[in-house]
Amino acid sequence: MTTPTKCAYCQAHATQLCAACRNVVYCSREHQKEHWKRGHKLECKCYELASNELLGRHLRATRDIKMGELIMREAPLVLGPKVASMPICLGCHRNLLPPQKPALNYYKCSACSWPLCGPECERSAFHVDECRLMAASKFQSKINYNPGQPVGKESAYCVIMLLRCMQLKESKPAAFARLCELEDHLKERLETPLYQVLRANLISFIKTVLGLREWPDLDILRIAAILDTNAFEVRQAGDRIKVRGLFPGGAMFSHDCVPNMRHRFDDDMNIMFLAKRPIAKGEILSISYTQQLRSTIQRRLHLKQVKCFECACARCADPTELGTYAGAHMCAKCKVGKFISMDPLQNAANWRCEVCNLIRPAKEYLINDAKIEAELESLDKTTPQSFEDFLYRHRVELHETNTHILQAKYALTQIYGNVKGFGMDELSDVSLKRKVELCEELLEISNLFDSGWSIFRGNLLIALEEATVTQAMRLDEASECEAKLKKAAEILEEITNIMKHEPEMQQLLTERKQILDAALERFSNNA
Ligand SMILES: C[S@@+](CC[C@H](N)C(=O)[O-])C[C@H]1O[C@@H](n2cnc3c(N)ncnc32)[C@H](O)[C@@H]1O
Repeated sequence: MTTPTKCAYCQAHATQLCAACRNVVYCSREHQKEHWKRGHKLECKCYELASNELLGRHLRATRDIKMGELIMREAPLVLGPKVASMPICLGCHRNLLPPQKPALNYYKCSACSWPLCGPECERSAFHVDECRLMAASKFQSKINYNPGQPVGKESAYCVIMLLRCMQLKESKPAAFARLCELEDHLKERLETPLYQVLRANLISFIKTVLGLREWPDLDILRIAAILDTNAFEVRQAGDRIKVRGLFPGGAMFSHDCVPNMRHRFDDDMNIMFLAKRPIAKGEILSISYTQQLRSTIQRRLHLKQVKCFECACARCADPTELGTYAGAHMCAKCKVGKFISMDPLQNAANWRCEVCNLIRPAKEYLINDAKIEAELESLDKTTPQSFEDFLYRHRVELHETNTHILQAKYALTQIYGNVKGFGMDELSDVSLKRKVELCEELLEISNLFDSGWSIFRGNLLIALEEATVTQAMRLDEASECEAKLKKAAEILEEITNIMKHEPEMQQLLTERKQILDAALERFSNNA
């Protein structure tokens, strides 16, 4: 497409390109602002909606997109608790803290008894409609704080998000219409045990207890299915928020096991999609709906279960998993061959040793793999020893880049230098070297499945930078010290780029910069 030469607002000769869509030019900043107000904000995008048989609707880049660019920011259409949630405030969505003495229980809404932070959250726009409905039907929440008991997830929250969606039909019909346009996979979901339970319990609660008898069962279940297919988990660690959000624009991004975007949430719980790597015009824009560190069979089973589709992306289709061998075990017979699926796009396909051709059923592989996963999950996360022992125990059985090995190694990069008894200054030179080597090894392998400005890479670089500066400060040889500090400065620059849209990381980065500058200054004074 040739660049236009006339101001989109006044038609005078113009050269200032709209930086976001690059489809229009302006003669002045004022005309750009006016054009924005008169409707350009609705069309100023670097993507377009497309559709094909495999993905259904999806979004495609309409121009080249730079690494780190913000592609979309969207406010939630609906926000609410997860299906099973820790006790949260239905007004501001923060996890509830244990009550302050002399109170023995959470603050309870004066009308419906759902726990809230306090009286001010009773008036929250999120809560008022559901509160009115529950109070009118005389339903009172039974969620209480039990002193001495561990605080667990409450399944009663499963009704709230559903109700908030249903109430849109009257309160915001246009928003409800947008919600109804989303994909549901209702047919497949109705056959699952979860939806049979929903049908038996949730529907009768909504219709009989809350009195919404006019709603057909299938319409309610369809909303549950729309949420399960499209909702994002909204997290704000610092703010104790972990809820579910529906973003109809963002829901159009398809999945890829090597995605070209990542997403995060801003302080107002808007979702932001960022380019993880340079994206060419025409490329399909993708995020990951699952955990990228997992193996193909794990990812595909998870996607099938929660999103009802069989992923056939390039990573899933490759028996070597793009050279990561993340699912590979070592052959139990010859001990040297990698044991991989004979057809990764068929979860039930047999597994075969690449060297001695031993063939075993997928079921046997999966049972064994699940045991190792359970073992990994049960490890003591407060000490490196349990993870080092795990790596040693499975050194023969698992391929060196098997997902369980990668997960254990990643845990070690975060444990060394950060837990009691293994703080950065307490680490022996050997442990410090181990931390650096693990980070470097994982960074290299992550290039195959999570390259560019990914959070995984950012976290590894943070661990590596800190360890590198610590190593530098222990060195006697000036030139070696200088080389390490320069390497740390390069790493910090990359982290700064990766994390530029992560406000909660900025303080840490400022501190790291101060420490590095002080180390460099000390070095130049001593040199
Ligand atoms: C959040 S929606 C995305 C929008 C959806 N394609 C639509 O038309 O509404 C998720 C659904 O999109 C489809 N989808 C997304 N990524 C896919 C992929 N890589 N392969 C196959 N289907 C995919 C699946 O049906 C999935 O359940």
